[in-house]
Amino acid sequence: MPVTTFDVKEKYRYLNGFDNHHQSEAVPGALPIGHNSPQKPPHGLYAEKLSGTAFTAPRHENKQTWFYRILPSCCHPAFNPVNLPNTDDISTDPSTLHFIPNQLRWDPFAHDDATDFVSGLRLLAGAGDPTLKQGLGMYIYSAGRSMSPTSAFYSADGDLLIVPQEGVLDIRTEFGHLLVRPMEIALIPRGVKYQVRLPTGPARGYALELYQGHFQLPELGPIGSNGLANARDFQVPVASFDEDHGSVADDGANQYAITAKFNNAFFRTAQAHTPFNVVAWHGNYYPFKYDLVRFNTIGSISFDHPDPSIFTVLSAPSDKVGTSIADFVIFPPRWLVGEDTFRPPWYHRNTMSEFMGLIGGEYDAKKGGDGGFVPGGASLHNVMSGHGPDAESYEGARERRLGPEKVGMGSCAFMFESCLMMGVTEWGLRKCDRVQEEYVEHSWGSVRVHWKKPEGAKATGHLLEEEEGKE
Ligand SMILES: O=C(O)Cc1cc(O)ccc1O
Ligand SMILES: [Fe+2]
Repeated sequence: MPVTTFDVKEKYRYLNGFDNHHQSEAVPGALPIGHNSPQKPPHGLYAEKLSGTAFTAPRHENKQTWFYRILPSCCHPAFNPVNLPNTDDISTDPSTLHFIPNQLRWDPFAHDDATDFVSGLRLLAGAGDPTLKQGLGMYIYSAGRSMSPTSAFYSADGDLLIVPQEGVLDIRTEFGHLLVRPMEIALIPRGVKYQVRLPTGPARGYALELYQGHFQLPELGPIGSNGLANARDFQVPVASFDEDHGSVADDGANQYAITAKFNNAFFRTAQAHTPFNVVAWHGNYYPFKYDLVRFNTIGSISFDHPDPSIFTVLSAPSDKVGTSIADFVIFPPRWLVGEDTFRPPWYHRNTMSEFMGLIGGEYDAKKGGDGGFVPGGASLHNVMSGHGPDAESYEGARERRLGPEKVGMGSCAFMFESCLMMGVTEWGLRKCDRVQEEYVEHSWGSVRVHWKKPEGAKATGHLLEEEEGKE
């Protein structure tokens, strides 16, 4: 079994800063000074490079890390295809997806005690192709048990943004440990091996796999040099390692099962040594977590409801300036003070697609009674699909006496917004059995006509028809 060399008190220490060059060594002197790949790295370690961008990517985009580890990652037998339970429907191949303009909403997704984090990931919707490094996949996860301590997972398909909604995730990565609670998010970059344990029991949440590029902090423009998610609040693990350089089970099998996701299919190998054998690392390609409570929310202090881009935590750009493959946007508790303003989101149709989830509480545009938009559930308003407050929220906000008001207390909704048209998986549309058939009727079926025709006014379209009729 693995021999753990970290001190438990030290387990969840972090380095702070987004997109910094960080370095960490679990044993003094393990990081070579000046060199990346000396002839004999310190303490008999192997140097191994992990790149997150092309070697020749511009300097400001270039991402890579140097590991100093007990054995390099290539020491394993061949991978073989493996069928994980529940993962039959994980492809973003357009021929397997439903592209439909209907507004969709899901009841909270079921807990699944039989699955761990990896087999509990279910693809709901997506667009693009991991082989072309284009697009994204949107998931919910529900896990009832920890991954085995002798297992690890990585995805060659993309970076995974994890949004826990229930239950704590203890994510052990090659870089060290991240303890991630609801109201925190985590990001595991493409290729990084990890293992998820559930220290407080079952866990449920949302995830976005980005096949293309990496998340960055949004530009702040006229906001200035601070605000929204501040770079210093992103937390990065410190190095920690196990010592097991080659153990085989009684039956002679290699102990450590490594599962890879590669073009949305799963492969597995078994190796004798632990993959968590990194004694030191340095670089700017690493996993991190962020506490959403630290988000500095900015909004209108005069009138009108601003675009939700003002709430962007992280943004994954496309090649077109200002247009994201994925924005991660949150709606945390905040003050609303707008005068003569309809304060909830306006009715709209968006060229972007909007997937929303609820971490806790209630969303101010969807108050319409029980069983609507509830924690652990989700909604999808695809490209150009009309949506907005439900009738009850509209009437309430229209009549409300306006004064300073704190909304969203104890609540946090979020949105994955994408410039791509989302296809919904067969699991998401039917097999999950969570789609609310009554969503549209329930939300907007009773939206009232408030139109009061001013005296003497006539509907001009009708007038034209009348004129035509006379001829
Ligand atoms: O549709 C939604 O609820 C998300 C949303 C929120 C908002 O404040 C403005 C636009 C928008 O799409
Ligand atoms: Fe919207």
